[in-house]
Amino acid sequence: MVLVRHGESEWNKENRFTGWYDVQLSEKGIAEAKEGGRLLKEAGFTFDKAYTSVLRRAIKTCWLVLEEMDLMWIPVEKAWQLNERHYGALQGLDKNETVAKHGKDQVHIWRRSYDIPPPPLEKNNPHYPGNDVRYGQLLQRETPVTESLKTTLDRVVPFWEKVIKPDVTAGKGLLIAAHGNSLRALVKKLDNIPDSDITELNIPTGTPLVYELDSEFKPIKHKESIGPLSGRYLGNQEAIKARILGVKNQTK
Ligand SMILES: O=C(O)[C@H](O)COP(=O)(O)O
Repeated sequence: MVLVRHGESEWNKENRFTGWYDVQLSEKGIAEAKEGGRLLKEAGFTFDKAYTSVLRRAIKTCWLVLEEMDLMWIPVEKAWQLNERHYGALQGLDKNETVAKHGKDQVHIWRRSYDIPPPPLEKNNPHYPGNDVRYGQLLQRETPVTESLKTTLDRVVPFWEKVIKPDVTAGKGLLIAAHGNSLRALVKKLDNIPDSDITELNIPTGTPLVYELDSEFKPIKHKESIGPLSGRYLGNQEAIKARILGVKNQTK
């Protein structure tokens, strides 16, 4: 099973909180996604099915990876449950301006604490997901106006248990193209990462993260894994560490 965070988006480039806002990949993000596909192909990977969110930066990343691998024909399932964590009223704001206004510690709490959500989006905001046709199947109480990592897990984990896990059991090779925080939620579950340690985990854009699972869905630790993850990132390990640090330093 391979997880990949979408390539750099236009708002990653501008250093703005994005969440459920549906931004496009930047030129660099397109190149990162293609490079991810090339690395996977070169390492001999193939997939039977792909999962992605309903946001175009992840969908496009999924397409580009599959195109590089000549696998565009495989089934792709899109699910809102794999969306980025909803960033509430922070969506659209510049990350460093938010630090200047609220302080570094408060912004770190909003970005990385396990269970403290950012301030909620007003329901009359044009970006309230309840006004978006793609979320039409969600009940009002299920439609987020903000999410912590904990409440992101509340939708990612049931999706993993009910939908993805049966495919793993069936022996399918899976690609999951999603987002920084929905993937943090998934690996927290897979690697059983404590609430206190997940605050330090940052996932770089466009970099395939390979997980091998045993018969009980427990990840088998790879010798090149970067703690607390058991999976390994494909590519130049030093460059990957620099990219991880880059995500952390978005709110210096
Ligand atoms: O939604 C966003 O802004 C990013 O995709 C993830 O942001 P973060 O690293 O600040 O949580």
